[in-house]
Amino acid sequence: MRLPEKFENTMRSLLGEESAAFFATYSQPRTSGLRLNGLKIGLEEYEARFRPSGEGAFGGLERLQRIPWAQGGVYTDEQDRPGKHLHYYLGLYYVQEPSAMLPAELLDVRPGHRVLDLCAAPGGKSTQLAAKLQGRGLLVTNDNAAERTKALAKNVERAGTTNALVTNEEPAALAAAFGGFFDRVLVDAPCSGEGMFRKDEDMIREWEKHSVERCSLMQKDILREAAKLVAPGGKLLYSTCTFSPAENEASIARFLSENPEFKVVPVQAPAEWGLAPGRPDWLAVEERFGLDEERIASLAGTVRVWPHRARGEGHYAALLVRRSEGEAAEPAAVRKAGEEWEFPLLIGQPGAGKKPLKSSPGGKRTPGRGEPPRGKTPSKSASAADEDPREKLLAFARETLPGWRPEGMLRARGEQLYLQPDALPELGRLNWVRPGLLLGSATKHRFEPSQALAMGLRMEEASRSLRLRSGEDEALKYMKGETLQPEPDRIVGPDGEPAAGRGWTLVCIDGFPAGWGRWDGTILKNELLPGWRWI
Ligand SMILES: C[S@@+](CC[C@H](N)C(=O)[O-])C[C@H]1O[C@@H](n2cnc3c(N)ncnc32)[C@H](O)[C@@H]1O
Repeated sequence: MRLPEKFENTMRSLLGEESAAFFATYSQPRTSGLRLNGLKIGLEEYEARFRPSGEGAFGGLERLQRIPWAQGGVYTDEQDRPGKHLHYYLGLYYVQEPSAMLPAELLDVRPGHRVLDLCAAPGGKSTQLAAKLQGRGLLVTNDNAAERTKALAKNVERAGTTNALVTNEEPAALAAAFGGFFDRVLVDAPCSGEGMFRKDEDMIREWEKHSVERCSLMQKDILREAAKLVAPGGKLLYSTCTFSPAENEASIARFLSENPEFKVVPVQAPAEWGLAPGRPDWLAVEERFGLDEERIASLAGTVRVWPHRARGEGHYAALLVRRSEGEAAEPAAVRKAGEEWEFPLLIGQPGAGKKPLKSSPGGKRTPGRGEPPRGKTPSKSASAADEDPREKLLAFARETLPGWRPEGMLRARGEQLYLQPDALPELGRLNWVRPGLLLGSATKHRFEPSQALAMGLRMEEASRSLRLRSGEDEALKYMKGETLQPEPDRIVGPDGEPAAGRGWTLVCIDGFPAGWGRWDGTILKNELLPGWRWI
């Protein structure tokens, strides 16, 4: 591999004697890995279920090597092709470079947190954060590149995330809308990508285009806005996949000088992980931004992943906390989750003039939180019910998803219905890619469930499911978009016994939802959208 001369010279002067070991890694294979999706399955369960039959996506336990810093993370080999396996399409894991799993682990996300992933596409770290949340709290996942948010939304949906909103915004717009709302903010910044040369040689050409100086200016702008989004007492994790001190320690030094209410939280990691401390001693005088010695020294509490010291590509991570004293704990106008499951319906985008759909006369008690949605309001006229997208969803849910227990607010955008996590502030206009979990479309005559809804369900929640195994031809046929003709007794209910009725049926493979089909008693029409098929 031919490295840029300027890069080589810089690294040689920074690393001194260590540079020989560093450069030697460029003639060694790159590291690769995957991370089991904790929203669906853990590593132990995956191994126990799929290793004996040889149906798993990667080598068996005898050569299984865990990525020490990542829950559910394992190293993969060249011969493993996990991105081609059906389990990848089912969202059971995400294929991710091992070092890239570190930032989300360090951010200390717990269920119920409000989390923002500011530079998120294609969504590797967002799916990891979603797994940490376990469906509780809120994940706002954003990227300013519109094209890249398509993959982001799809990856978040494939992972079965039910509490995420996807935006396509500049950080300043989010800061204006949310203010200091988030308990956790991840800034996985655009960078010169020096740490990825071994993974992707295109990065070398990119490096010449996106200079270190240009990236460092972008990081400055992003971090300035990110600071405003962190709630008092909240944490911010900044990461890059580059080695240059100008994009790492210097970016954080500037951030600390502009935001005295933040400080570095030293990363505590076992020695065997092979992480190395940040290098404040590599900063030029002008890169210290006038910080006192103590603040400069605190940069040693940030971490570097060096490929000659740890088993991963190059990375940098800095964990920061915002002081909590003397500031409001809550942003203004936060809508609290109610005691009751009200299934309120809002029309339009969040913040775009919320207009609750007229409630029906008759004052029927709404089902309690956790209860399934109920029947139509008797006094509602047929035409009003026809127009009410919520009624169409409820009719679908009663028939198809009797075990479904959604939480949140319902939001209509055109024909599309979204489920939005409760805890949202009143927002200004934002460019939403997904203002919540896309449940489906309420068309003129009925409700059509989305792929995202299917991916976030559990098999037992559906009144009808077709349960296939990944080794079966039928499973591949389904994933390729073909019509199936299963034996009628293979269409089963939540208890696994043959199910009555026809219509929307959840197709599951190895116990995990793959998508929808429509069962007419003989044929299962395949409703898997082309973009979700196995190729
Ligand atoms: C390193 S990548 C993110 C990778 C992602 N976190 C993951 O784990 O899959 C950096 C991302 O930042 C985005 N980006 C660049 N400038 C941005 C900005 N001003 N605001 C938000 N995102 C930005 C890029 O489009 C790119 O997708």
